[in-house]
Amino acid sequence: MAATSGKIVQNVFVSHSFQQNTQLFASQSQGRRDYYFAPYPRNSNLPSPLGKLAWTASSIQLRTLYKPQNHFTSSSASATALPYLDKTDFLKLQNGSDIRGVAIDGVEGEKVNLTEPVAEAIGAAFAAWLMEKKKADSSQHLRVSIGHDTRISAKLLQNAISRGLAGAGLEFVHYGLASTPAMFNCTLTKDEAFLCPADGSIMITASHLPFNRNGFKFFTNAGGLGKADIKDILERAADIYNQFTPESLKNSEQKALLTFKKVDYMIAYTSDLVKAKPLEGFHIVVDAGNGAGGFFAEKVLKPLGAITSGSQFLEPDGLFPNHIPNPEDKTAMKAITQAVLDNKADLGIIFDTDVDRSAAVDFTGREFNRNRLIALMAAIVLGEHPGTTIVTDSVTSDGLTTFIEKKLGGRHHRFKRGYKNVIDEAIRLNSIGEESHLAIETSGHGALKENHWLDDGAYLMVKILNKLASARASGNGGGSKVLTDLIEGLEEPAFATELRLKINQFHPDLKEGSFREYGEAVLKQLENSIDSDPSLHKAPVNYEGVRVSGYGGWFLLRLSLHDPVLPLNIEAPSNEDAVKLGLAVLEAVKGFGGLDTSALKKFVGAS
Ligand SMILES: O=P(O)(O)OC[C@H]1O[C@H](O)[C@H](O)[C@@H](O)[C@@H]1O
Repeated sequence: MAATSGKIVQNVFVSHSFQQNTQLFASQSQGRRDYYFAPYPRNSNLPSPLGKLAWTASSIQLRTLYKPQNHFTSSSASATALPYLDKTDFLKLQNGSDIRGVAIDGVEGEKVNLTEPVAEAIGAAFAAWLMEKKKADSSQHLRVSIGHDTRISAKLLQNAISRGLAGAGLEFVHYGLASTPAMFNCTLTKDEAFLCPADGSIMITASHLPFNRNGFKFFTNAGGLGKADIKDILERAADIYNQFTPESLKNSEQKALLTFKKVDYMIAYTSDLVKAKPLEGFHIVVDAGNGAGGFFAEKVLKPLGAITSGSQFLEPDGLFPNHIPNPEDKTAMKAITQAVLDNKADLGIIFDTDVDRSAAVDFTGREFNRNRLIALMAAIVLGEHPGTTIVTDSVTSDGLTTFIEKKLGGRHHRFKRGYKNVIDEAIRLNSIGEESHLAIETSGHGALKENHWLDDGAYLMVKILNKLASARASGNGGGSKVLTDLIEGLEEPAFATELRLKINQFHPDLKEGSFREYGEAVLKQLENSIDSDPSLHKAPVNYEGVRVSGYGGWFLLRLSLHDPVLPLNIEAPSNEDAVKLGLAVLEAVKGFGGLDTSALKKFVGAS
């Protein structure tokens, strides 16, 4: 085998033993990677091969991968004769609306069928097809752009297809490494600086297929070509291929050299991307409660295109003159709800002071906080990760469990209160093989696995906004009704309350003990009394405090994470049922003089 005519540049970063006497080199120079063969033994300056003998060579492949001396030199131009290929051989390259074939030898049983001459014929066939479509003649020099993915056969196929286009009288522009959507986009971009719009474009890719395959996708400003067009192109290519002569190949090679142009279109494409406004037309009001969340309106929503007028309390003010920034606070939720209704906004967003908690309000003024926020996030996350476990805090409702498990097909793991607790639990579950993607509290704290378990109220809202934008993009209406619909079927109790029963740390009953020990004793007593009440049932699985169901509802009495307080959550189908549950608790704890039960007494007496 003759030595490669390509220069072995420095910085060789990988090499594979190729055949007994040859080696495939990958080299990098000024941001470009090139692949080519060199005779073995290798140049002593080069590092040892990293791979073991991996591929076997065929003559076609050697020709195909040879780095030609000249940019457009056709390896086949000098070949004596091309093998005859009929229409069927070409049609075998059709894969729906793409062309796909084997471009590199080396995988057993997969013979190269996407050779340079075949690619050149396809280029010429696309040119003929395009001229017919655009009703153009060769004097109009239609322009075709060519991009490719990272496959090692990309450059040679690119050059071959360019020769085909040039031979047919078309102009072509190389984009180099590009993405498929960018290749469609360039047929729409109006910018001569980027030689746009292209009349047609070609993406050289075989998508996710193995390294040895490659192929072509074609676009015009009407979109990607369909199956019938691809068949047409391949049939034309077969005819063109069989009419190739050494002269015709030489001719297209020379034309290619003359018309060669190159632009970095990805610059134009990416600047278009950042101009995309996924929230354009959505009216979203933010209530930062004078905490740190004001940035969300200015720095997140506006650049994404949303209208944010009517947003309130964005200016930091540590005295919180308007309301406490807290999505669990009734006054705060009322304020954002009112802002949504007054402004006829699509959505309201509220943050706590340091933006690690959040809640939303739909266009009708319905709050997405507490269980509803969890249900909404669970619906979004389970849509992306079917069957995943949702870890929540302990005060979540029974209706939420039913919703997550029966409607969404996930698992609800009701754990302890405390955002750190739920996050750590989700991480633990993943570590023992139970997949969990969301850890979230009724407080509005929430963390996603995809976001490195960062406890981030703003990220939760971004997930919700994504849902809004993608629903509109896929034609499922605008506005926040799509969110409301996501939690349809969530059963909500008619009555829900949280009472916080204080432990008087200076009460003689506590003696020398801590308020925690005292609280534990209260809980123990409650547990014992439940056992003797046939209308009450302890939750079979419970990680915190005493959770009991009865009278169609439930209650949970537990120790606060921080304070000398026993928070009591009650949910029931009616006030009366809630009072019955409250009375059961009151009865059980009445002997504890150090526990301030006035809130509970008021609740059961006043109701
Ligand atoms: O136990 P509690 O007093 O009800 O407080 C519980 C709450 O404390 C803090 O606010 C944490 O940030 C929350 O994650 C937690 O839910």
